[in-house]
Amino acid sequence: MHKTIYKRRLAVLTLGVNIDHVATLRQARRTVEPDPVAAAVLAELAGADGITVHLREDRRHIQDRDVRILRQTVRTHLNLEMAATPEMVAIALEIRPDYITLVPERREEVTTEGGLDVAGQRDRLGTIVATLQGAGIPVSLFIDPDVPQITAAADLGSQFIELHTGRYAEATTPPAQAQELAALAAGTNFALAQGLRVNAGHGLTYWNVQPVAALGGMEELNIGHSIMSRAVLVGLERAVREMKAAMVGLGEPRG
Ligand SMILES: CC(=O)[C@@H](O)[C@H](O)COP(=O)(O)O
Ligand SMILES: NCC(=O)COP(=O)(O)O
Repeated sequence: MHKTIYKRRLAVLTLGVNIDHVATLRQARRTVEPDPVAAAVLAELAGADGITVHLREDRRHIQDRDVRILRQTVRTHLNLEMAATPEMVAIALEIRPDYITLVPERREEVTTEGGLDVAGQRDRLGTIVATLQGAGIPVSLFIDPDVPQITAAADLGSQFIELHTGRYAEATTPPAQAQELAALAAGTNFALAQGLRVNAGHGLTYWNVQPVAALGGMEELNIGHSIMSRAVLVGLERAVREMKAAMVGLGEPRG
């Protein structure tokens, strides 16, 4: 059953757990364990409000098989991150996740390096947004908190944006971090004024998440690498619970 969870505004900031790097460990041996499908079950039992997976063109971690099974087993909501390509649009239309997030992708990147350039490819992305939302699949655009990008996302009619928190996460001094946090706050407020719904993610950790979570106006934080890094040491259920606590400023994050 495809939940239409995104037809209602959520009052509480939710956590989307990105399970990509469970699959990274499995793909290290090209074997069958650990299974991201099992990880999603445990993450949801621990309080995850959604499951996020990035089906990369190079299939370096999440596989098509994972997404197909997750569509049947995820009980919260399934967010499929994907490049804006015909292959991925066809997969999204077939599998029908609860929503999709269009992200930039380069084969040689270690991880996502920046936000999608929506302003520079309005026609191409507009067609994809119309196709997917026309099929009943809400679209989120993964963009930097920049006014031209937010404006372009609103112009294309995307229901959501996901603000890229990488510049904030990579800031190395308190003034730089404060500046990037202010940009996220301004971007959120501007996006809401355009009628967009706002998520955020990338590079968020137990130590930097709370100021972002406290901004207000956002609906969901998508967090993966930091949760999986802790999970390999203390277990996934505890890692998810501790991230939920960290988002509301509870509990002492333990490295
Ligand atoms: C878009 C984003 O920031 C992440 O959700 C993305 O999944 C990063 O790619 P990897 O998971 O391959 O690091
Ligand atoms: N879109 C961000 C995401 O899903 C997880 O990013 P990260 O926490 O793995 O950096």
